[in-house]
Amino acid sequence: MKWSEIKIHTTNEAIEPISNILHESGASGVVIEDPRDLFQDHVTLYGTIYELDPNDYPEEGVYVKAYLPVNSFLGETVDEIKQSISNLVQFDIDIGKNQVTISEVNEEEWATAWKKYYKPVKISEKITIIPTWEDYTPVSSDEIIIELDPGMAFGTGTHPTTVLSLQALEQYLHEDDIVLDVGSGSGVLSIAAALLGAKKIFSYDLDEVAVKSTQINTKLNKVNDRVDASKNNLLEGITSTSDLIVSNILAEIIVQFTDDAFERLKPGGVFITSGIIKAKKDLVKQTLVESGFEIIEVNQMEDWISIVAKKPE
Ligand SMILES: C[S@@+](CC[C@H](N)C(=O)[O-])C[C@H]1O[C@@H](n2cnc3c(N)ncnc32)[C@H](O)[C@@H]1O
Repeated sequence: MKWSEIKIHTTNEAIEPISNILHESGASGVVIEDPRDLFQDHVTLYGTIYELDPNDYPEEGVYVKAYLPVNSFLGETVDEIKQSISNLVQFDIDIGKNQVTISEVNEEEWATAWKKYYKPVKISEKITIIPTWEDYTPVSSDEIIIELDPGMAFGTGTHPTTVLSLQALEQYLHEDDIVLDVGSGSGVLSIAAALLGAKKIFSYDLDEVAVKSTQINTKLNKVNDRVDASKNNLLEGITSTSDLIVSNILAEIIVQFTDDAFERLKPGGVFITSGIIKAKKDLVKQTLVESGFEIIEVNQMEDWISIVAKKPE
């Protein structure tokens, strides 16, 4: 099969919404080329250093690349992607140069193009994420290993917004907690919650591809008996109460359901929010406080913020 590579020259702030647009358009394997990566050591868990080619990176901003199958709808799909990206300015998202380039690649190039960036990664004290196609031997007996095939849904697990969510889950989740994962994507946070000891996790996503991907990945990690994945718009119509809610979605979306999250938490329950670009930190903090939450922690990785809030006892 022939594949078309779509490359968007944009800003760091726009990576996540553009990745979402690409996934929603049926793209496989989104790749981010951020020139800051050139200044880090790239070592696999097997100790091999792999080289990145500076020619693949822009001098400023980032490239977001994805792969679309070449079929008769390609032209329309690309037009829709361009339109959705331009619409992001309405949400105050800086889309930078917004140069879009299309080129054709063959299947082999496509497979290696995105998989070469995705290696086993140690995310936190306990959690390591490994792609399904890599063999991995745990380093310690209490290491939690999440196996992921992100397929077409968001979430290789290594995006700063996901890493911040995983680190907060590790810190705040208690054995036997009931958890709601709002915007589950590949299911990475639901799997982590199950492996950290949650009794039951209800995962919601608006995108059917993401719901399917959560189901596949929870099965792959043998936690599907505790993760119930379904299609839902945020917490609309959900009536059950929980000990912890985790949501890695954009700030603009989080602020739409802080009241519902407060309602759906038991007293003392924790709301882990992520996917918040630095400039929107105060907006989310303020909205959480207005809904009745206490802010207990704010963490940052690159330009991304995660806010942990608590419903008073
Ligand atoms: C940034 S991804 C996070 C995926 C995964 N939880 C992670 O941390 O890697 C956000 C997810 O939220 C979903 N989403 C966006 N708007 C939503 C809504 N209104 N209701 C439910 N899910 C939504 C998207 O489809 C996407 O899968």
